[in-house]
Amino acid sequence: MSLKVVSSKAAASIDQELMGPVGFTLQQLMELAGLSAAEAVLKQYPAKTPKNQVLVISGPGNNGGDGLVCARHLKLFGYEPVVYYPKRSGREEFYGQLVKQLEFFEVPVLGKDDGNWVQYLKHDNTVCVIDAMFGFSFHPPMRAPFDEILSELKQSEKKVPIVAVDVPSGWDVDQGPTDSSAIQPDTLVSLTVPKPCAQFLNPEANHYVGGRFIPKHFAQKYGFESFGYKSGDQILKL
Ligand SMILES: NC(=O)C1=CN([C@@H]2O[C@H](COP(=O)(O)OP(=O)(O)OC[C@H]3O[C@@H](n4cnc5c(N)ncnc54)[C@H](O)[C@@H]3O)[C@@H](O)[C@H]2O)[C@@H](O)CC1
Ligand SMILES: [K+]
Repeated sequence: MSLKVVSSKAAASIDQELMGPVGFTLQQLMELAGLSAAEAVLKQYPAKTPKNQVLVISGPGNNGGDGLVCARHLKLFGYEPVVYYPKRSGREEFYGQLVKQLEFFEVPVLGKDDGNWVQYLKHDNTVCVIDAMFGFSFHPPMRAPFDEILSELKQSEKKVPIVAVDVPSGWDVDQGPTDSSAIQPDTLVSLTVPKPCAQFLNPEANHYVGGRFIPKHFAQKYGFESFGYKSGDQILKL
């Protein structure tokens, strides 16, 4: 069966319509997106004490926000998340609140000067790393400091599985990986509907759809059928 996908342009229109005329707030959608990513981790990489650490790398936009929310849910699910957030969003009021919530949950949030973040890729206790750097608004080429972060992830991807939120960071949203230095996620959690780059995922990789927040008629308007989520699940393995 062929994969249902929408282009980066259509994904941005869906986003604008949901948060415009439909009346959702970004906070609502991001909460469900982050919860979906955490649920995929729970399914795919169950925590087994002491192996329960997850490194979450958050970028400067909304994909990064999904990562911040995901970390909070992971903590509630019994993991020990650590967030690396090297470039904060300009929307400090909103993102500052997400960081404050993480502090409340005693989740460490490392900033750009914390060169130590790499150690979490090397810990035996690390179950996986969440790539919440860039989503559907990314345009190559990658700028600093994310180029170096991706090169670290690439070096460790065989040892520490990468869970990409919505789009594997560095990939062209519509064309997929641009060269052999691109990361290869072990798991992709596509939000709302996969983007075309998902077709280039390694066939052995796990692919989930999450972000269960649209009715059937809205999906059809954008040219795809709703996904068959089971019961109250926030994710569906494709
Ligand atoms: N409707 C949806 O499906 C929802 C989507 N959400 C998330 O929002 C994401 C899209 O968020 P945004 O539009 O904020 O965009 P992104 O988070 O994809 O990235 C935007 C940021 O990346 C920077 N950037 C772009 N290209 C770069 C490059 N080459 N090098 C370095 N930095 C670069 C931009 O300056 C901007 O700060 C989705 O992929 C998804 O993860 C959810 O948060 C909420 C609901
Ligand atoms: K990502």
